[in-house]
Amino acid sequence: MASSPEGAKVLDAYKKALATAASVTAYAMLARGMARELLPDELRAAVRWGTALVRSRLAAPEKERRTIVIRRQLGSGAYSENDLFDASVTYLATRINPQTMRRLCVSRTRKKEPDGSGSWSTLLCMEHGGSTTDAFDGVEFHWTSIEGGNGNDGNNNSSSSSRGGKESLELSFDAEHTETALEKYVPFIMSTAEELRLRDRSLKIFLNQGSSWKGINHHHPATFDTLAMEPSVKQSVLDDLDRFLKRKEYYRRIGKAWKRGYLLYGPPGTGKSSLVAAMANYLRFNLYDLDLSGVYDNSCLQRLLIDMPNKSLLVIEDIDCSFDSMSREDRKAGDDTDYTDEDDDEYVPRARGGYPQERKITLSGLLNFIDGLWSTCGEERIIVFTTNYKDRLDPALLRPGRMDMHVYMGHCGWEAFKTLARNYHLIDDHALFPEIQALLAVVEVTPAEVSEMLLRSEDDVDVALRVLMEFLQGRRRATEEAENKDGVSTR
Ligand SMILES: Nc1ncnc2c1ncn2[C@@H]1O[C@H](COP(=O)(O)OP(=O)(O)OP(=O)(O)O)[C@@H](O)[C@H]1O
Repeated sequence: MASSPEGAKVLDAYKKALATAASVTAYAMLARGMARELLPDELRAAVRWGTALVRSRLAAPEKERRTIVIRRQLGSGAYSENDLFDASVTYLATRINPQTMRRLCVSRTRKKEPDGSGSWSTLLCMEHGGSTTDAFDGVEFHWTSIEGGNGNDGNNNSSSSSRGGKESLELSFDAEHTETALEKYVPFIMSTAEELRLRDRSLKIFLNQGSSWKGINHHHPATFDTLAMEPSVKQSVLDDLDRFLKRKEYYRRIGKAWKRGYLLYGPPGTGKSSLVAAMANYLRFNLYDLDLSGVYDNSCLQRLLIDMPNKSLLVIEDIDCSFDSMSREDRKAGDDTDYTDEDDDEYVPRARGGYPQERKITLSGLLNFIDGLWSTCGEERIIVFTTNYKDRLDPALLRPGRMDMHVYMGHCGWEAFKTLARNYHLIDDHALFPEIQALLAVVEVTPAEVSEMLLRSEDDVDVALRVLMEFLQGRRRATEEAENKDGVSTR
C-alpha cells in the first residue's frame, strides 16, 4: 500500500499524529513534574479542589429522595390501628414476586362458608428488613419492611420507625414524585386493598328489625352464569353494573350521588330474587332486604337508610304491595281511621301479606330519602325494586331518572332453558331438545317451573327431560282448551 502515492500519504499522516500525541503526553508529564517541583502543596490542593468542583458541577446531580413511614399503630390505644398499614400489606401481597425475595413471610388462613365448606387463602408478605419495588404511573416506589421492637432491636437500626417501638413500612421514591405518591399512589393502594377485601369477604344479608339491621351470612348460589334469562338482557345488566362501578369520578363531576336504581318486573318465578342475589354476588356487595311492613314511619326509614354502608345493595321486593295508592277518600270509606292530618298524596304501607298497617311511611318519603339523603352521605349504592305488576306502580317510581334501568324478567325461552339444562344436568344438547324448543315457543312457563321439572330426576337426564316435555305438552293442551272455551263463550 505504501508503494502507491495514496498509501505514502496515509503513512505520513499516521506518523505525524503519533509524533503529536507523543509530544502532548511528554509535555503533560513535563508539566506535571514541573508543577510538583515548583508549586507548593497548598496550591496543588487548591487546584485539585477546583477540578473536583468543576467535575461535580458537570456531572448529573444525585436525586433527592423522600421516605414515607407507615406505622402499624399510630398510638397505644385500642383504636390506633393504621388502616394504611393494613391496606399496604394487602396490596403488597399482590406485588411481591416470590422468585426475587431472599426471605418471605407466608400465612394461610381458612375461611368458613355458611354452608360449612371452607377455603384457604394465602398471604405473602415481606420479612422484616426485606424490600421490594413497585412501579406505578411510570414512577418506581421502593418498599422496605422495618421491624418493630422496643428501640433496642439489636440491628443498630436507627430509623425513626424502629425507634418508635412499632413495626412499620417505609415507602421511598424520588422527591420529585411526592405528589404522585400522596395524591395517586396511596389512594390507589387503599382502593385496591378495599377491592381485595370485598372479594374475599363472606357476603351478608341484612334484614330490618325496628330501626336497625340484623345481618346473617349470605350464601345464595345465584350468579350471572346460572341465571336463565335472555342473553342480551343479561349482558346489558352486566354492562350497566360494570359502567356504574367505573364511574365514580363521572358522578362526582356531574354532582350526582353515586348510586343506581333497577326495577325488576315480571311474573312470579321468573328469577327476580335470583337476579338480585346474582348482582350482590357479582359486585361483592352486602344485601339489605328492606321489609317496609316493619318500618313504622319516615324517621325509622331514614335511620335504616343512613345506617347502610357504602358498597351495599338495597332491595325492596314486591314494591307494588308495599304501598297502596288508594286516595284519602277511598281510605276514609274503607275504615274509621282519622286521616285529617294527612296530605292527600300520602300512601299507606302494607305488610307483605297485603294488610294495611297503622303506622305510615310514604312512597315520596322513601324516594326523597333515596334521592336526597343518599346524595349527601355515602356512595356506591345500588337500589333494586321488584314487582310482579309494573302497571300497578305509582308513576312517581316510573318517572324517567328515578329507576335507571327497567329489567323485564320473562317466561322461559329457549336460551334460558339451555342455561337451566346446563346448570342442572351439565348438558348442551339432547335428542329431546328440538321438541322442547318447539314447545317453549308456544307455551308460557316460568324458569322456576322448568327448574322444578329438571330437578324431578337429578340423576337421569333422559327422565328429567321427558318429565319436562310432558309438563309442557300438558300446559299447551290446557292453554288450547282455555282458548277454545273463550272462543265458544264469546261466540
Ligand atoms: N331466571 C332464572 N334463572 C335461574 N333460576 C331461576 C330463574 N327464575 C327462577 N329460578 C328458580 O326458581 C326459584 C324461584 O325464583 P325467584 O324467587 O328468583 O323468582 P322471582 O321472580 O323472584 O319470584 P317472585 O316474584 O315470586 O318473588 C329460584 O330459586 C330458582 O331456583
